[in-house]
Amino acid sequence: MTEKIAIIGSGNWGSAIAKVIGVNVRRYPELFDQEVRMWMFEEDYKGQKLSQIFNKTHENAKYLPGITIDDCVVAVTDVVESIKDATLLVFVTPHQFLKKTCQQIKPHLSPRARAISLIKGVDLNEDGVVLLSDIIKDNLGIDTSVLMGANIANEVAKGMFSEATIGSKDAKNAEMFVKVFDTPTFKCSWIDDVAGVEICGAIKNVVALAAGFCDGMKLPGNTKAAVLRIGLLEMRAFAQYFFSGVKTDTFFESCGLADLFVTCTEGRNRKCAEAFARGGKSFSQVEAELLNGQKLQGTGTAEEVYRILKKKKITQDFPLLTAVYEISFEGKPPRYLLEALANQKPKSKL
Ligand SMILES: NC(=O)C1=CN([C@@H]2O[C@H](COP(=O)(O)OP(=O)(O)OC[C@H]3O[C@@H](n4cnc5c(N)ncnc54)[C@H](O)[C@@H]3O)[C@@H](O)[C@H]2O)C=CC1
Ligand SMILES: O=C(CO)COP(=O)(O)O
Repeated sequence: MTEKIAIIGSGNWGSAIAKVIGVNVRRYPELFDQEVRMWMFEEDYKGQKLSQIFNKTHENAKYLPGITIDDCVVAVTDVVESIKDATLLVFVTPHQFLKKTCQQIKPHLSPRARAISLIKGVDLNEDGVVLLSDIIKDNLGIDTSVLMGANIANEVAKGMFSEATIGSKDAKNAEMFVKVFDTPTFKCSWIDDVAGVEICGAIKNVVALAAGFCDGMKLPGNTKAAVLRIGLLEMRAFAQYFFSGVKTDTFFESCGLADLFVTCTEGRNRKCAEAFARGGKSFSQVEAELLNGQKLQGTGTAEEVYRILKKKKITQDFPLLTAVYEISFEGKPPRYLLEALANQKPKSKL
């Protein structure tokens, strides 16, 4: 029996990963159903429906222009229709739309369904931090893996060599997802540290805001390098404070150091934070002006991270993550980042 893949989300990364999936669906016809449905949140684009343009041209004209995706991928605007008979669900919506999507599809799942989350973010409950993969797992009652890595969508879509880390507790599902994603130019490895992989993907977006502040202030390379190093330590400290069993080695996979580096040099969070630090505009203004409908994930994560650090009374152990929140939302000037880092206590080594 073949596996049927559904892609839930079709933004910049959703469309790029659809390109990768299209390659492997054609490569393994004995393994995969030859139609992949991709849920597309319908929008008008230059007077036409985005989904109609996609199904005619096989290009996401708004979120990934210039890239042709295999015609096995079909845009479907009804989320329930998009997962019909699907056994492998690839979640790639921005974080803010995840819970509603889970509620909508829950009654319609195939009994064979398993999921993987490509979404970079975290959630909170009364006790602490909640993984987005756990939101999917608990709401839908299905095994859920994660895929994170140094994956600027446009570069992956162009077939530029990239790596990714799959985090999964289930070896069989992990091996299946490697088949779904691994290509000669998109190398996927898997480890069982799901929380470590996912927290890397979420928190590096907050560090990238700090890197963007450095660029906005025209600070030199040494300072930005210090921000990356301290940021990596805080990513690890955060993951290990909230989740048991998170391994230090995970931070040297693509999901860790590599994603931190690329997001701090090329990502949207960095770019918007640079514009914010130049002054005069809020993050929502900058996002609307620079991203053409794409969504920043780091600012929401910064707020969530700060709320939980404050609740647990441990902000002093996370000076960088705390300063990013205070600069972004409490009116502290970007230069406060340097003050916060200069006052930090020496930390344990990686
Ligand atoms: N773009 C990238 O290079 C990468 C992104 N990611 C992660 O992938 C996740 C998805 O991001 P992207 O694909 O880049 O999205 P995006 O930011 O490019 O696009 C936003 C998406 O949200 C949809 N949308 C807008 N309003 C909506 C609503 N009310 N309900 C549902 N959907 C709505 C839009 O149609 C669009 O598909 C994020 O968590 C991001 O951090 C991960 C790796 C790389
Ligand atoms: O996650 C990413 C690269 O791996 C993309 O980061 P941005 O959302 O900052 O563009």
